[in-house]
Amino acid sequence: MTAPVLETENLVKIYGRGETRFDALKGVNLQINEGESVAVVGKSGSGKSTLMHLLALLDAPTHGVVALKGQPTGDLDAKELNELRNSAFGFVFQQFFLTPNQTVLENVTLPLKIAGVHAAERKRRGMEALEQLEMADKASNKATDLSGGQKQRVVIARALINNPSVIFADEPTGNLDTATSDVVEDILFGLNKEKGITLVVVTHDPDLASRCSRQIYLVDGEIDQSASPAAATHMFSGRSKPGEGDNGPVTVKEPATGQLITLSEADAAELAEAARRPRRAGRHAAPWAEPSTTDQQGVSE
Ligand SMILES: Nc1ncnc2c1ncn2[C@@H]1O[C@H](COP(=O)(O)OP(=O)(O)OP(=O)(O)O)[C@@H](O)[C@H]1O
Repeated sequence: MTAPVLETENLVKIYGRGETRFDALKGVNLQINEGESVAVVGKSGSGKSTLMHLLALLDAPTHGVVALKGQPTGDLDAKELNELRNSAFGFVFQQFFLTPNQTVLENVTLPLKIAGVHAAERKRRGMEALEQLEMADKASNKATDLSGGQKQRVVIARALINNPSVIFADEPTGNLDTATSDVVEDILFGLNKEKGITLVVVTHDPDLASRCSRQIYLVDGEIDQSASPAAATHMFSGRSKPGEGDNGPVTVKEPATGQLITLSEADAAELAEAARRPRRAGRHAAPWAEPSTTDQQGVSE
């Protein structure tokens, strides 16, 4: 049985008040199962980043519930939220959020430092993560002395260091050229497939969205149900719907036509795999990002 790793109930986010009030999320109910890869898509301003920030416990909802592995998070204090985020989540953002004057290894091991892991263990696990991303030879480099693709691999190594249940990726390839985007996507989807890490990806890139096993379409702060297949579990129940589950039918968007079709889980996986190749004409090419000058690290603050 596939268990929900993240669930929301009637999630509402209101920014401002009075005349400046803006209802960014208007009652979002969703479940994301362990091992899924979910794309959050929609027009600019539809609420994608707001939803991701709430799911990642980086911001609190105005109303509603976010539950992680069945546990509602609303009553947790700031310290508990920090610890939970640091241990359960990894973050891969377009802007990298690497600390420029620290080494690659120091950047990668920051979540362990926050968690109070001692230096020798940090180094061991940091080198292990860098080896997975084929970046071990750059461990002593300053984070600024890397190409865009290398920076994003360092960011992924940092996201992996605590063996997260979920990686949140906000436009993870937005600053990369097409070839490098493909490499970074392959790494992320490889982690999803091989380690079962759940992926939640916010993107404007239809090709990246189509590589995910499910797409959630947001329109003006609400899920467009007709275009967003539901997860195969009931809210907070941990049980599969009748006829669904590990081997049951799943509804997916057919990449070529955009039509929703219902397939066996195996066929849906095959379709998702087929959608990956041949690779995609028309993706925008972006220049390498300039080295970040921020000392934000995007991990637990
Ligand atoms: N801190 C804030 N204060 C007021 N309004 C906000 C705030 N953050 C977001 N909003 C508004 O909420 C709406 C949703 O914003 P959000 O960033 O979630 O959209 P998005 O779908 O991620 O957009 P984009 O694709 O352009 O990044 C927008 O209209 C935005 O202006």
